[in-house]
Amino acid sequence: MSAIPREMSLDSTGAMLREGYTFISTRCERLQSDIFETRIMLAKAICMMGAEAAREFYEPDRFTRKQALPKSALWLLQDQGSAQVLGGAAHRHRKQMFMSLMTPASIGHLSDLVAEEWRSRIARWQGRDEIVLHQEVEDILCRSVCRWAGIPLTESESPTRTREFAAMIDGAGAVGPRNWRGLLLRRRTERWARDVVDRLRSGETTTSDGVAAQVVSRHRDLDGKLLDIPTAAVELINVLRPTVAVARYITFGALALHDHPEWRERLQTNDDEPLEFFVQELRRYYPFFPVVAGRVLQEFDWRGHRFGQGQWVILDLYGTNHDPRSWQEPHRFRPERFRHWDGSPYNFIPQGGGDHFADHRCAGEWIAIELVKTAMRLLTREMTYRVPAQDLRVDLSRVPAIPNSRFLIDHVQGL
Ligand code: HEM
Repeated sequence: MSAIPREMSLDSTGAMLREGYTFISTRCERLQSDIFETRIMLAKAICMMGAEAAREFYEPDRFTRKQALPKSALWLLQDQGSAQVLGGAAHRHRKQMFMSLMTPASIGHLSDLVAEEWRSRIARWQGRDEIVLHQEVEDILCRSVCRWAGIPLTESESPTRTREFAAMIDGAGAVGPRNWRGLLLRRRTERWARDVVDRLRSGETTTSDGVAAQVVSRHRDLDGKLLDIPTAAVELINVLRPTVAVARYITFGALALHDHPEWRERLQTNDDEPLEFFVQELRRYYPFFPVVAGRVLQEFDWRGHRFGQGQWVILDLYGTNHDPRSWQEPHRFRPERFRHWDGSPYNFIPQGGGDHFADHRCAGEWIAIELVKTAMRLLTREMTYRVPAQDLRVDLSRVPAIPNSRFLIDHVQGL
């Protein structure tokens, strides 16, 4: 067995926080290796990147996500008790619950609700001086996904729920006040979601068949028992919160349209092929989830290195999506590259890799793709707007990243 190249510093936590999305890939380049060992929060960690590393990482049942993330991040993301921290048959069974919501008809319905909500806002935006697109889109997605899930929000509770989901998303990659705010607001969402499940189970409220709130509150684990109420609430939040998070890709989409106006013209036609390429390139190019982490369940060897049981491994998603071995000129935004993409589940992994059903790959990837497409159609085909002077820089040390100004628009006109 050969030794894994080692990062020289005693502990890399500070560097990781300072460098954010590029922390792993810069070191891999410097060490001329897809893998290196370091210490993060004083614990030994193996960092990896690239399609081959992703293939190892997504070998079914090789890793667990248990104790792989700092608790402060886990609580704001999938949380304890969720599908993500399950393994083997229990994971696949719970994952099926999420995947049953991902039929084309169901995703199409969510898209229609988003488009309807968005169109109703265009009229309101027309009369306003300046709109913060990112905040508006978060609110549109929050209202739409709650309606789709069978829990329509009243006018007065919708801003509260949006604020809570947004704080969880924004706080997940942070240390300190941004994270604490997310944790504080999450407590309120949890109380609300538990109440939703409780009322559905008691028959106090009803929904139509097959909607997310009903599916989650009626789901039984492999032992035949209903999920306990806190776990059902966590899983309901795991449908709603990440759908609101799609706003980040939509905001990056608006930025890409601004920076590459030739693509606005291409997307204005009714041909959906350029739209497909544009949305995939958005998810490849812009930073969102930097990494995923796991702990080795069963010892294995890769490239002459031994991975012992319990070993902490961090896979670089952003770096893999920008790996020059898979992507020519990876730091250029070139949607047409997707015409020749080989479709590998390991070289393009903005929402994780492997198989949606058998592995931990994101359950909501098809929702994300469809909603970003819907939003790009709306931005290019159903409205015009001006992009005033603002700070559009994207700081790669801030996780999750977002244009500094959150993308301001004005002079909105419906078409
Ligand atoms: C906004 C865009 C999104 C991004 C960037 C994203 C990213 C991710 C990532 C990186 C993972 C972890 C993969 C792993 O552990 O290997 C994940 C898991 C997951 N995501 Fe997403 N996600 C998004 C949207 C969604 C949506 C819309 C939903 C549901 C409606 C969703 C539900 C889930 C669930 C349930 C898991 C756990 C899957 C499992 O452990 O098997 N996500 N997501």
